[in-house]
Amino acid sequence: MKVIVGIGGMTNGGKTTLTSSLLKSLPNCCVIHQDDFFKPQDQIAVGEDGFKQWDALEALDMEAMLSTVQAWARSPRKFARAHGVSVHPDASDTHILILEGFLLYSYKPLVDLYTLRYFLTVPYEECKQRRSTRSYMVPDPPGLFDGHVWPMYQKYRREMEADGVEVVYLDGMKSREELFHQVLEDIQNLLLNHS
Ligand SMILES: Nc1ncnc2c1ncn2[C@@H]1O[C@H](COP(=O)(O)OP(=O)(O)OP(=O)(O)O)[C@@H](O)[C@H]1O
Ligand SMILES: NC(=O)c1ccc[n+]([C@@H]2O[C@H](CO)[C@@H](O)[C@H]2O)c1
Ligand SMILES: [Mg+2]
Repeated sequence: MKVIVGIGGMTNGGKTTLTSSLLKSLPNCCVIHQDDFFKPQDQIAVGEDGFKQWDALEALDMEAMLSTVQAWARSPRKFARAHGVSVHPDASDTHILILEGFLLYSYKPLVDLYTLRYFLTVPYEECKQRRSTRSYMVPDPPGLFDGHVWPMYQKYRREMEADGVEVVYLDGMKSREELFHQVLEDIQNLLLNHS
């Protein structure tokens, strides 16, 4: 069976951390990181807020991300091989794809493709604190978090909820281990129920 798991949610919720633990423990598991689909800096518009609009869906080449997902779906075995993932002989009918990123559920052509949709959140103060310790390819200019990142997070989350997208919320304040075991168990149960 083919399973697509979304590890979505707010910036610095812990998506990449959780994803890398899952990848190590699941058989035939590939990953696609949404952050790999950011457009080049000169194609990012400056908004009315005065900031480059990095946290808008338009900052991402979502068509390219969708094509990558479709390539996996057409031939997960070939995709795994091309990405250096060895196919486990005992689980060769099981193929898992993790999509990881901050706007996974806001692009309509992808939203129905997920088998499981997770959404990591942490409180505003924690998010701002974690973000202040990070260095992105393009460093955050002063005021970006309150002026752009947080308002855009709220906007997309409101839209997702208004659209009735069903997600499983994960409390990003839990320990890395607890989050990992919770999601791993869900996926393992899903695989068992289909075997
Ligand atoms: N469960 C956790 N508890 C405490 N800190 C965590 C937890 N998970 C991740 N972190 C820390 O929080 C920060 C953000 O984690 P991570 O890079 O996984 O988040 P992200 O959601 O992928 O963020 P980004 O928006 O940059 O993609 C890192 O410093 C990481 O070590
Ligand atoms: N990866 C990048 O090119 C990049 C550039 C500028 C900002 N970001 C930030 O990444 C986060 C998602 O992981 C978003 O909140 C962007 O602000 C990424
Ligand atoms: Mg990340």
